[in-house]
Amino acid sequence: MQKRISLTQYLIEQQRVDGLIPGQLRLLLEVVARACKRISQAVNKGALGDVLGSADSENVQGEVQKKLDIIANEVLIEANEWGGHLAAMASEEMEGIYQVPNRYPQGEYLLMFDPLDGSSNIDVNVSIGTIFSVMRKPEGPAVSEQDFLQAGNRQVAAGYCVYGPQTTLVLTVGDGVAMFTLDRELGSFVLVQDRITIPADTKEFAINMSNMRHWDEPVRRYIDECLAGKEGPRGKDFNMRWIASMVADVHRILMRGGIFMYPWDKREPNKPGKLRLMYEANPMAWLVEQAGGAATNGRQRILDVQPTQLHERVSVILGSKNEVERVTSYHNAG
Ligand SMILES: O=P(O)(O)OC[C@H]1O[C@](O)(COP(=O)(O)O)[C@@H](O)[C@@H]1O
Ligand SMILES: [Mg+2]
Ligand SMILES: [Mg+2]
Repeated sequence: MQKRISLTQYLIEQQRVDGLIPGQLRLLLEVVARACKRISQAVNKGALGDVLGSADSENVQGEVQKKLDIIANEVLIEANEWGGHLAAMASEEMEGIYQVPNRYPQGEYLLMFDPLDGSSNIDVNVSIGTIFSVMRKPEGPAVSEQDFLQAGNRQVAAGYCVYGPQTTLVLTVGDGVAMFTLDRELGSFVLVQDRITIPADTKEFAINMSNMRHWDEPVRRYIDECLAGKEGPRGKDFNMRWIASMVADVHRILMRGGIFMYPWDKREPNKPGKLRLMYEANPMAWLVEQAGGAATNGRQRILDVQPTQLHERVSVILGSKNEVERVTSYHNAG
């Protein structure tokens, strides 16, 4: 019989055999995975669990919260606050940081998450997910919001869990990307693929085409060239996909390549983009780079962007390396 490796075993190997992660980080990641299992259960219940629909509230970004946004946020906080691994957490759904209460032991890590990515897909039974990122708290006595404002290249772990036909957790601790599928009978995540690699070339792009008239010139040029197909400058036909859950679009790219773009556009010119740097772009950028792909904001590597605020937005171009480099060169040419 084929030997199956659970997430726990994989993390123990990373800690013990390869010395890649400290014990505290391993335990933290196990807690995050456990929280994802619970969110997966809630997602699965759907209408039977009273988890669908809106919650009659708005988050700090002015977006209407879904019930599941709030449930997922609470599950992640409750699971993580007492474990002793964390100093504080920050979430897309909370205005400020959440400090681990004094009654619990204080740890040295900071956890950031988008508890439920793809909220618009919850009620229509399309893949959604949880995205997370871990950094070390800088030296100093009390934890503050400032501690979170570190560039993505300081991440020590990043991943996501996609709740689709299967519940799948994808993780990096800086040694490649590993993928685990939830075995509901065993109740554990089982390793299904290690060292995921994204092909450097692709014939598939993902962008919300309804925003075309608002795009900047370099993005328009790139997509025009893709749309021109075999007869155009690229000399090949392209396919398009847009799930509207970043987590599901990025998962597809990790599995078979492609380019994902949510660029700056003219609808809200003062915002650098729609997606959030700390909860969406940074963890996905690191996963993609660890799988041999690239991730930029059109001009620079996303992981080198120095955040100035917790809920900072960023323009995102990520996926197959040669395509991302092409779009980035179009930006830098202008
Ligand atoms: O509806 P649009 O403008 O195409 O935006 C889709 C994008 O918005 C997001 O849903 C934002 O995430 P949230 O659901 O966490 O707010 C991304 O996952 C997705 O890529
Ligand atoms: Mg999101
Ligand atoms: Mg969200």
